[in-house]
Amino acid sequence: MKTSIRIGTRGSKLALWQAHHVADLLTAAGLHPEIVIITTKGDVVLDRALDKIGSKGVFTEELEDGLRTGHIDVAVHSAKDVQSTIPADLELLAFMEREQVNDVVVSFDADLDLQRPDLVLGTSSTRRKAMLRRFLPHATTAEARGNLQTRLRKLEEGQYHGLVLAYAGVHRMAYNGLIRHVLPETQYVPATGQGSVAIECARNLEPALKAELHRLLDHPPTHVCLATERAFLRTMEGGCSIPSFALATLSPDGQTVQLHAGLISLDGQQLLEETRTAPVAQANQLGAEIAEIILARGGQQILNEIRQQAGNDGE
Ligand SMILES: NCc1[nH]cc(CCC(=O)O)c1CC(=O)O
Repeated sequence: MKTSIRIGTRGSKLALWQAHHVADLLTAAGLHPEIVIITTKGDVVLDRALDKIGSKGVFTEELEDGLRTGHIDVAVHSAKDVQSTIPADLELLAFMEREQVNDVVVSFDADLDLQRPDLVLGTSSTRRKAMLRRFLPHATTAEARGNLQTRLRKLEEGQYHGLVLAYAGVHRMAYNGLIRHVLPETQYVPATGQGSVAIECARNLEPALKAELHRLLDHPPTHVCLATERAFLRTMEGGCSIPSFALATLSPDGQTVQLHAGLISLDGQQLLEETRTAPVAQANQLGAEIAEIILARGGQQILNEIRQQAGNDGE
């Protein structure tokens, strides 16, 4: 088995943290990782909201090309950024142990009051915008694209009172000191995959190396949860541009998986959600089943409206 592993990653500070985290684990196991930075469309197009770029794979496409050509052996992604269907010649080799899943509000104002009537929060996620419209209707949201450093600079410049971000990214960047509110995950249900790191490779990567990387990097309980959430997203047929949410959790004995998932309309008026439990062996069916229920209950209508609006924007 070859031991020199080329790890492909985006160049943002968060992405590099994740790649170094992987590299450290591989080094500790006696392998020889090398980090290769690859720029993606999502890193270059910063002037438009993500939902208008054509969100499928904006952070992954160039990395996937690198896997195909053998330029890199594995690609490291935030699991949340990985499209629900992977091209047939590639596979997701591992989902790393998930950390706290919540969205949080960060601010330079230690006493930031979410109830202040003039509250402005920065976010570019359709899910977060819709949830804020529903749960904090007095708040205004402002676009906050760019990497975490760019967003924090805009926050520092006073463009918003606070930013809504994933705890995981804030924590990995060591900005915990700016967290003023942890939004409850039962209400602000996170996006599919939030808080986990996904490892992708070409299907034809050397089998012994694949097995070793899986053994070193995969966290089976996280893998089950992510598979459940991703099955939901696949049936919803959306990338990160649709305001869907999904959070799976395992029972303490690891035998059953619970999925809380749904869809919210962009104006926050309609919230469709469902929570069900199934044996771990039926994780994929559980994800698909909840998605079917949500679509039948009016979710399809909401998605059609969203796609129509995107069309009106000339996309
Ligand atoms: N959409 C960008 C993105 N992709 C992954 C994370 C954070 C890390 C994670 O959720 O694993 C973020 C930033 C954010 O949502 O605040």
